[in-house]
Amino acid sequence: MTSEGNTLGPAVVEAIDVHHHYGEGAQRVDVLFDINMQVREGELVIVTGPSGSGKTTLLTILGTMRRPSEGKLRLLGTNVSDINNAQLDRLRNRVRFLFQKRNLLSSLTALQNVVAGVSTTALAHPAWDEVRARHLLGLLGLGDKAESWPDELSGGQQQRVAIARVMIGLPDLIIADEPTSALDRVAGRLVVDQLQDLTMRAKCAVVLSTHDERIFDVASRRLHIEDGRCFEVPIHYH
Ligand SMILES: Nc1ncnc2c1ncn2[C@@H]1O[C@H](COP(=O)(O)OP(=O)(O)OP(=O)(O)O)[C@@H](O)[C@H]1O
Repeated sequence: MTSEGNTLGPAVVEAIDVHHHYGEGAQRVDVLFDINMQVREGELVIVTGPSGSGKTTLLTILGTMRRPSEGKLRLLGTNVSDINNAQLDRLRNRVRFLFQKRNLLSSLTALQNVVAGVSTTALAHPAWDEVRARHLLGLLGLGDKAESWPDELSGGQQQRVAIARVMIGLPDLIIADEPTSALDRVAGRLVVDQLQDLTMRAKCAVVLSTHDERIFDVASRRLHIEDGRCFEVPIHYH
């Protein structure tokens, strides 16, 4: 895949000749064929496609939650199939996930949820982590919700807490699977604007699946999956 401009950094994640199927024998379902793609530092790539086309499957492979049936995944320059589990855990620590909902632990306050996102390889500085978590909640308009429990927050507020939790981990790659689908237009917009801001300021890469055309404008590129094949399509700004 081509990438626009010369200002983008190195590839954060690359899929090379990836093929994926579920099940075996008569139960086998082939979902992805010959996927070759890369996402670079500073890019926000949107993945679209009909329901059941394989978006979540691709995202879980890119995030190393699932091994592809065939082909290679390179994350931060490392071929994932060449490393042991301890090395893979360290690499996974550079990736954060954002799902449609249920991103928060219900037994932790908003603040505690954000602190839980601190990288596990970072040195422990609990007081400093809390200061950073409060700062991020403030940036996201939730400064007065730090002590709230998740079920006291709206869906949009919960998703913003989840973004703060992603941000505090300073990830290199964010995998967001339909992060706005449970939100109204305004709340959804806030979430994708924050993700776009993160790619530009923190130079991370974001891969985001969505059915929502209204948020396509935040993308650097759009990949579409149809019949198991992935191709790049131009973005039409509204
Ligand atoms: N664990 C699994 N075992 C067997 N089949 C699966 C499994 N997970 C997904 N599938 C099948 O793989 C195909 C792709 O599923 P996937 O969830 O990746 O699609 P999607 O594009 O994310 O769909 P949606 O937009 O509805 O979320 C579907 O046919 C689905 O039924």
